[in-house]
Amino acid sequence: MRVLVVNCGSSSIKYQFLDMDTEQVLCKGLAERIGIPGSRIVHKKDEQKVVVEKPMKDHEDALKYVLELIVDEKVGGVKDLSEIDAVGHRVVHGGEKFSGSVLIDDEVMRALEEYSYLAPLHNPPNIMGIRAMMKLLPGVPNVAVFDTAFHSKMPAKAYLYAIPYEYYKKYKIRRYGFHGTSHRYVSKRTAEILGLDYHKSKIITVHLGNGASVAAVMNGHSIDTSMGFTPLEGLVMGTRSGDIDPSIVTFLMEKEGLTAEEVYTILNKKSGVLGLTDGFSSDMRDIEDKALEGDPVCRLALDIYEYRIAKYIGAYVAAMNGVDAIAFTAGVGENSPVTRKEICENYLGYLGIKIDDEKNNVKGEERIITTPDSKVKVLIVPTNEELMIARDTKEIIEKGLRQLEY
Ligand SMILES: Nc1ncnc2c1ncn2[C@@H]1O[C@H](COP(=O)(O)OP(=O)(O)O)[C@@H](O)[C@H]1O
Ligand SMILES: CC(=O)OP(=O)(O)O
Ligand SMILES: [Mg+2]
Repeated sequence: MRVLVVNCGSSSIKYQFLDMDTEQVLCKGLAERIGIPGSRIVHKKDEQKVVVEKPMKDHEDALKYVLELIVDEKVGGVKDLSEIDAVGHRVVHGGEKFSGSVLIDDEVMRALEEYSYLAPLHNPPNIMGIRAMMKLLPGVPNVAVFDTAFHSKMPAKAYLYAIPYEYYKKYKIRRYGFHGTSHRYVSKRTAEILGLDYHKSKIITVHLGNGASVAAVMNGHSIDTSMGFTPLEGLVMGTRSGDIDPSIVTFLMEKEGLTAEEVYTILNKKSGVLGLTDGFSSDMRDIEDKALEGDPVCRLALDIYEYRIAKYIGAYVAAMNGVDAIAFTAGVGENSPVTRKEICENYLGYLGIKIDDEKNNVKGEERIITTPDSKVKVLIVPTNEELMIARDTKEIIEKGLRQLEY
């Protein structure tokens, strides 16, 4: 079975085309600057790379060109579009309704539209991608894989905010959690690597990308996670503040004469390490390089970033009353030995964690980075959300399911 995985953002589309009999990536790419000048697709097959530069007015336009590349003789994966068996879509918000991946039909589309009010930045482009594929590949089944689904079994004590209950009833204001596909993949993989029974394990997964979140995965389910009602809560991120006192919002609105939307933009786009370094950079590579050169502002930003992560790990050890393993993943988690080492050594020694410096000194490789006598194992597990989406899509189609339960 061949599955196309599509991840639509507001102005970009990441895609991978996989042969799911072998789980081999046939080709993949990124369409950028959709709907604005300078639209382009960077497409890769093995070592070959092609860049297509032409105007793409919307997601449908961009996906039309993506499909042309997929059937391209040289850099494609198949000869004909009829050889694409299914499409798997990343959908950020599945609300309270979807606790697993689903086959998309009219009813699912209506629910996704409905949840757009909960994720106005993410769900509308996801929906555009689905509609475009339905039009461009008629008759080919589409599957939605939700960021929120893996967290849907969190207990109420973890997901309810202590605000008037009527707002939960009226608007479904609660913690949902995101990056679920990554936390699910990484926690499962961690159990496999360590030979743990996934359904009897306590694993903390630390996803540190542009967006960042930590999850407490107990007995195969996420029981708590740091992102909440939106992907703004929790850790300090590239441009997002993570946890703050909510009264800062009203204070800024009053003092600076800002609208609610303006404050929201500040907290999402101008905060995090970008804000802490006075606009220097949102990229952790820049922050880390400068911090290691001795720049005090970047050093402090990195300290704050790591401190918040360590506090969440500590909280989740308490939430699960113990921990077997901690797994780092995504851009920073996979590639930054310094961040991993500083978090573990400066804050987590009490857990009996001992990092092996030589094993830790690696980028993007799946491995255990603690010494054999470390009480809690720490690992690097490169995430693979696309593979997870393709696996769910295959399972739903092959078994004729409407919804997959994790
Ligand atoms: N070698 C590295 N050291 C530190 N940070 C890195 C390194 N490589 C990538 N990163 C960081 O990873 C982040 C992007 O992570 P990624 O998982 O690709 O994000 P997303 O999928 O959310 O776009 C950036 O902050 C980038 O600086
Ligand atoms: C949901 C979310 O935060 O995603 P990202 O990390 O890709 O921004
Ligand atoms: Mg990511």
